[in-house]
Amino acid sequence: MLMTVQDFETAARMRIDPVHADFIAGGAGDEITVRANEEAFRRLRLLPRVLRGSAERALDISVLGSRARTPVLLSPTAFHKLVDEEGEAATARAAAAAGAIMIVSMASTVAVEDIAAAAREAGEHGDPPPLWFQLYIQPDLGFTEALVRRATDAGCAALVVTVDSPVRGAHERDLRNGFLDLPPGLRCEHMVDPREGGRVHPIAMSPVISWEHIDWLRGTTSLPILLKGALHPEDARLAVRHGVDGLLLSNHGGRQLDTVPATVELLPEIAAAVAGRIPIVLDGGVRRGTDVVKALALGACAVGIGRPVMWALAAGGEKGVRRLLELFREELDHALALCGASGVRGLPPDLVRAPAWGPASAHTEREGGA
Ligand SMILES: Cc1cc2nc3c(=O)[nH]c(=O)nc-3n(C[C@H](O)[C@H](O)[C@H](O)COP(=O)(O)O)c2cc1C
Ligand SMILES: O=C(O)C(=O)c1ccccc1
Repeated sequence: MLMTVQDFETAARMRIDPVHADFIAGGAGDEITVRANEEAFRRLRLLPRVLRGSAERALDISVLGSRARTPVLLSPTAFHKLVDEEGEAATARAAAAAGAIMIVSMASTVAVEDIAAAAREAGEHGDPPPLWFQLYIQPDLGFTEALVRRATDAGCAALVVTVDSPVRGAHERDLRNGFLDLPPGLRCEHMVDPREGGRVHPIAMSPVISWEHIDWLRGTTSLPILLKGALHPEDARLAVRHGVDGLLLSNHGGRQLDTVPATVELLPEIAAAVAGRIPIVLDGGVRRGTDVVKALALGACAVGIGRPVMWALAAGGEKGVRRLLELFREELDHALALCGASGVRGLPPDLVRAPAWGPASAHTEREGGA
């Protein structure tokens, strides 16, 4: 029975190439940050309220003009066809059916136009939430601009610009496994260059990208722009100053710079820095309904999930991702009820207790498996 996110991972591992399982689960360096993300959620404690008398809980959200029936969105993940024949089209149908926002990866193996068509076809309750598009700004600005236009024309409602990748993270599992590129027959559909008769470019992760590029992008699109991967509170303030509309507080699931803090640990500081001026979405280590409650109470308006989507897609295709999103919905609703909350909006920070730092807490907070 697929009852927890952990069950999906176990089921996925039985079905896919171990090299691909390593690509999904792995991270940079010693994977300290990969583990830290989940451990930080485990260390936080919920302090529920009682006798609040609420029959139902509202799980819907509205963020940067996009409405969704759940605050759990699908963070951008590359290469869905590695684990499922239909790839991102299957994921998009499941997301649309659940009323969840899906962030299409620039490195997807299905083109954004086809992903959008799949989402429209599956939106059961009227219009499904719109897709967002994740972008690595390419030094070739002409190509980047054409891609932004393409995503916009396909109906994407926001751009998520990943800024934590001036160079690619060193994924040691992939290096050892010799997993360096997509297998033959699969390609990044968005890197096909119409100007060059369909040549497929590699995705450039470039250290030359700067705030000037964000200013340039701000000037070329009227779509909301979210910055994905800014971690320093000073960069959060700079983002606001540069006209960025939202933050996706993310350490790339521990796949870029290893040993950066867990995102949920940074959340209070980032929330203080932006002071409500722009919304914050958080991803990294979200595995339980209680994790969602913690992130929302500490100042996020939504959370993203990365690896769980890949595991669910590998374990059961479109149905698997549907079941995963249902599971998050059930767990979130249950946790909110037990917290005495009537919905996902306006959860107060005093719902969360952080353990005190220092040697005493290191002693008492040691947990099994951590
Ligand atoms: C297999 C895989 C592929 C990813 N591909 C991308 C990508 O193309 N672009 C991007 O900005 N982030 C990418 N990410 C990072 C995710 O968007 C997200 O930040 C991270 O997975 C969240 O952590 P979680 O996996 O613990 O939920 C990828 C992550 C994984 C696991
Ligand atoms: O693996 C990743 O985390 C990632 O972001 C990515 C980006 C481009 C291609 C493949 C993976």
